[in-house]
Amino acid sequence: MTDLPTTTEPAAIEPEPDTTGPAAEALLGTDTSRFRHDYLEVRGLRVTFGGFVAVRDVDLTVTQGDLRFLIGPNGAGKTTLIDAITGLVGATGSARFGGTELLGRGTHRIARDGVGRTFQTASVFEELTVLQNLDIAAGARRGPSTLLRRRRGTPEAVEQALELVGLGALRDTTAGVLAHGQKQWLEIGMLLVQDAHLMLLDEPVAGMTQAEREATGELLRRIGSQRVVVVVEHDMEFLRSYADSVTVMHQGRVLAEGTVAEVQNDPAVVEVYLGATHTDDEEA
Ligand SMILES: Nc1ncnc2c1ncn2[C@@H]1O[C@H](COP(=O)(O)OP(=O)(O)OP(=O)(O)O)[C@@H](O)[C@H]1O
Repeated sequence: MTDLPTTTEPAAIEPEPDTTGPAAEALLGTDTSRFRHDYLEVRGLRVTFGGFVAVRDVDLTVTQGDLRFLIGPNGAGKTTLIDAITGLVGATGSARFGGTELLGRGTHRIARDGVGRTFQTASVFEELTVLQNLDIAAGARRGPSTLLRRRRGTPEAVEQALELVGLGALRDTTAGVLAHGQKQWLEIGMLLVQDAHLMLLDEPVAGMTQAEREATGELLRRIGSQRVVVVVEHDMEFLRSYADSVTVMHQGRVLAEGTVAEVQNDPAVVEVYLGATHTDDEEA
């Protein structure tokens, strides 16, 4: 989707996210104490499909400021775990965020509880502009005709998100013509304006150029300092550059957890990756 022709504004790679400007400060804040108690606490989580146990007895604690990467071979249960936390699949056990038990609440209530996720394939509204996508995510209660009309004012949080994810110059561009990386940034922007304080991102840099990966890494680092962020990723170079901590899953279980260096040197992790002939930068 990177090179679709357009007669409107081209979806140039620049500009990129601005993670240090005033928008970042306004949207994310500098006061780490405000949300410092945010954490995700998963205990004994289990997901079964028929007789098959896809996720078993998973315990996971992720706090704000600890950019957590979730890795593991194909089929390890990473996406299913995110699906369970966000209510897309049923699960037993517990997943608590902000003191609220998420399991059994349903996707919409979970979203209202401040939990947002992205998918491996960006799920933006392709026929709407960048700004309209953000407006919808912000929950602007306008009818379709008002929504599609050019408006004078833009909510402050939407402006800030536009600047933070680097899409300000592309605000009136149809999302369908954005480059792949820009769509992922738009999705992240949508989570920001939804005020998601737990963000679960499924392979956010898959298919991105090196420059887009670096921009995304800086964006996640900035967001991760203020929100609870879990990144499912196969790209080991990206992980080494940006992960604060890593959880390794294998066959539905947590196999190892720790710093990048700790998990890289864990014999069980090495064996699983070598045994699965899963090379460093392979993507699913
Ligand atoms: N809806 C479903 N019905 C049956 N089995 C499923 C379903 N969804 C996932 N699975 C199975 O559950 C296991 C875990 O899948 P999941 O997609 O969570 O793995 P993953 O670690 O995210 O893998 P990948 O890195 O390839 O995305 C796999 O064996 C998969 O085939």
